Amino acid sequence: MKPWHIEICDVTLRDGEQTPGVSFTADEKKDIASRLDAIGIEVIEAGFPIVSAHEKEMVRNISRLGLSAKICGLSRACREDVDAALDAEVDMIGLFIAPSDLHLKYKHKKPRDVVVANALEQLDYAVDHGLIVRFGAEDASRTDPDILVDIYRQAADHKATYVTYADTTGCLTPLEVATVMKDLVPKTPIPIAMHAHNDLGCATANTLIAAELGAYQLHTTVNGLGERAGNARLEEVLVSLVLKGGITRYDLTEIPALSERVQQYTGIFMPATKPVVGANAFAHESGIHIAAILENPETYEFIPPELLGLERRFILGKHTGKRALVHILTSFGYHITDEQVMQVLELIKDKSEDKCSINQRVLAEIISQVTGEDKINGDIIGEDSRCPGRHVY
Ligand SMILES: CC(=O)SCCNC(=O)CCNC(=O)[C@H](O)C(C)(C)COP(=O)(O)OP(=O)(O)OC[C@H]1O[C@@H](n2cnc3c(N)ncnc32)[C@H](O)[C@@H]1OP(=O)(O)O
Ligand SMILES: O=C(O)CCC(=O)C(=O)O
Repeated sequence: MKPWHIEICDVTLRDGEQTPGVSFTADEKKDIASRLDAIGIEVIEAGFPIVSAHEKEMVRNISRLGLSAKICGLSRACREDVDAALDAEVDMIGLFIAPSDLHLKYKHKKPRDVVVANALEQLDYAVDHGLIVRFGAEDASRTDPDILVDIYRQAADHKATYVTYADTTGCLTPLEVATVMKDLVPKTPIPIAMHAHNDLGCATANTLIAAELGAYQLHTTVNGLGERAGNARLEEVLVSLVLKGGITRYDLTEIPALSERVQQYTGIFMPATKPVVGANAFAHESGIHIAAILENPETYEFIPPELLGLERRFILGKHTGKRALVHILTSFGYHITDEQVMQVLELIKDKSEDKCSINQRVLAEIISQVTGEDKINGDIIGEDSRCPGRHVY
């Protein structure tokens, strides 16, 4: 398969920071940028320099880190915003306008041609000052595609390097994205960036379908941070690019620590069932699953945990089966009779149904009750650091 032709622009430090209540310190921004760079992310949107003097300085600090990634700053179509981005020493800017009728009427409060003409002037200014420009259409998903093509072509004529298709309100489904990308990609002379929001829970899917249909720059955030329901999730997009898009250049083993750091920095913690970085993403309790996984993990795992530098974990509980239990007991050096296994299993199920977590102490007590032995061998069982109160095997 030919690998998809894409790059990632991660916007955690800009749209991700627009998550209500979130603000990164300079050190946190630097840490996140460095970790994104270690993954191999091509473009890091480090912030929106006009927001404050401190924000501009933090973006400049990242520009000066000497990372391999290009550093981008967001900019309205205003001279002062472009100047702030220049002061922040970025490589590129995302210069945006909102060409939908709704935004023209209630936000820009000017006719489309006036807004576009002004934005093209700022584009010329930015290009003349050596910036790579991504010319963005905010609310593109509610803008007539013919109007978008016209604006994108003008931007290309004025030496923009990319144009952005932003589903600002997250109103699209994957089929709608497919329809619009099939229309826009062949008519647009420069690469399209896809910026998807997650209001319908479709941001990752919309980003992937756009990529498959020719969008080049994919916008993501770590843990899906971002305005309202957030943006397309970096971790989900990257795993999909590897497993579906044939792309091998990203180091996915950096993702768990990055996700963890961002959870600490933001106070926004991932649910256990969150794909890729949730505590359950590589955990199994069901007996039928573990019995098959012990033969071949592919039976019940599409994503190999090793891809993320992680290990699969087994949980003991109501859904444990005999083969899983024997596997766990054997790994501790226990060799008990079939009858004893069945007794241990029954007690595990009873306790679990009483909502008791089957931790090391509980398991040792059960085994001791059944076998008369008074302690479990070794110290292999540990508390699940990603799911306090639960024990993994
Ligand atoms: C879809 C997105 O995510 S867009 C990015 C959203 N991010 C942010 O808003 C970042 C945080 N924002 C801020 O710190 C502030 O809003 C600032 C510094 C950007 C601007 O602050 P202020 O000058 O106080 O303006 P305020 O926020 O009240 O209003 C926004 C102004 O930007 C204008 N504007 C919005 N988008 C654009 C654009 N693409 N090009 C030009 N002007 C724009 C609005 O029309 C409005 O203009 P007005 O002041 O003449 O009415
Ligand atoms: O144009 C861009 O690069 C960003 C747009 C954006 O953040 C949005 O529309 O949600």
